[in-house]
Amino acid sequence: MLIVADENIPLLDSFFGDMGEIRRVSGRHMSPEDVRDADILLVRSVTRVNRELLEGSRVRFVGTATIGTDHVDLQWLEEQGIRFSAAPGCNANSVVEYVLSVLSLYAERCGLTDWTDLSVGIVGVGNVGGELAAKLERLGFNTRLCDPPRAEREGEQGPEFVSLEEAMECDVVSLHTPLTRNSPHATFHMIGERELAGLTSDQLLISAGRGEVIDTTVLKQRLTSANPPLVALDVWEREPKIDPELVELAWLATPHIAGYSLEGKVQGTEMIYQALSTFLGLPIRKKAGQFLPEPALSKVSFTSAADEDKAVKTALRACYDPREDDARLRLAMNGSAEERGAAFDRLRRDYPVRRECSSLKVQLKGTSKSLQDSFRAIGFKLKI
Ligand SMILES: NC(=O)c1ccc[n+]([C@@H]2O[C@H](COP(=O)([O-])OP(=O)(O)OC[C@H]3O[C@@H](n4cnc5c(N)ncnc54)[C@H](O)[C@@H]3O)[C@@H](O)[C@H]2O)c1
Ligand SMILES: O=C(O)[C@H](O)[C@H](O)COP(=O)(O)O
Repeated sequence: MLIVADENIPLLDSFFGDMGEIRRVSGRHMSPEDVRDADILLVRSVTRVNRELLEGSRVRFVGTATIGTDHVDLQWLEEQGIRFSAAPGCNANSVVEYVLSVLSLYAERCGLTDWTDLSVGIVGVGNVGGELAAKLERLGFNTRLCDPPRAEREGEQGPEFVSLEEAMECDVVSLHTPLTRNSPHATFHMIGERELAGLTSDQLLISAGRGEVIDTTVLKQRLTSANPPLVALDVWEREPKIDPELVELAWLATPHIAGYSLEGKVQGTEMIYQALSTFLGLPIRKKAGQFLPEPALSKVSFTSAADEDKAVKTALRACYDPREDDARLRLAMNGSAEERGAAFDRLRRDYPVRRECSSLKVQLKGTSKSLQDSFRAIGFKLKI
């Protein structure tokens, strides 16, 4: 059996080595020739999986080690009887930690001593947005949830949902919808002229779903007009050839790495391994946890002298500080569009190992119950 896989999927040999031969190819440049004699195709978000790629091939199963599926022509695969599996939720916690870290920086920029004074509008309340809402609510933030498809489906049974307009009144608006074009609540350019005109310089817009959810031509105009909001952009239109002027205008600019914790990536591989094993009728013997190494930073300690707000932010940013990714992306925005695109992909391919908060033991000596609760809410392991 031949498995053709994006070379950037971690632990290919550990998970799939005993299932067949593995051919590693560049996900961005995968061609019909690369997959013609393959039985199984494993991809990430940078490969367009459609008729052009697969027609005439032997492929029977496609797995994407990602949450998003907008790079896959699901209807065509179904028509061809090709089984498909994604990795829903695999890196949701990684994205949530990205957002929390961005919030901590924004609160500091606003001069707030208590970051929970910020209200947060969450647009798209699925795996990522739902986990974000749960953590923020446990931390004591006020949130507004916007998810029309869920509101319609769940009615009275679901949580309280607001309109996009109401969500966009919050101090911070965080976008976590999939990219859709043809559904009743299509998200392509959902954040356009009207939505951006309503934002003010007292607000922050975070985009960590898909770049095309914001009309970034309009965003650039908004960011160069009066009273512009701040924006933290992790996802971009036309990746990898993103617009360097927009990078310049963004407060925080990162190369689509919000979901790039090691845990998130390895869980993505584990989920497509499980789906493929089930498809092939093989037992599921391997677990992501067995492949996670010791973290480089394993313990931090705070005493009763610690400032509570600062302690949480220090631990959070010890795990992940988006300013490092921001600096790397800005440095990469030189040269031609081709060179910038290659640099964007390189930043993602050579991404440093980033561990989630659950890998860090936090020792608290004589600190308050509320501080302990805050650390627990984020997902740190506590040692009291
Ligand atoms: N930046 C990154 O690294 C990164 C990592 C993971 C996922 N993502 C992106 O984030 C998206 C969301 O991930 P998820 O796991 O939460 O997906 P999900 O499918 O679990 O949740 C998406 C939610 O968005 C809602 N939604 C759909 N259309 C909407 C609309 N018009 N307005 C408001 N809500 C709408 C859906 O009802 C659903 O509840 C993914 O599809 C992927 O594109 C990005
Ligand atoms: O959809 C997802 O899971 C994320 O956007 C994911 O982090 C994308 O990463 P990529 O597949 O491009 O490496």
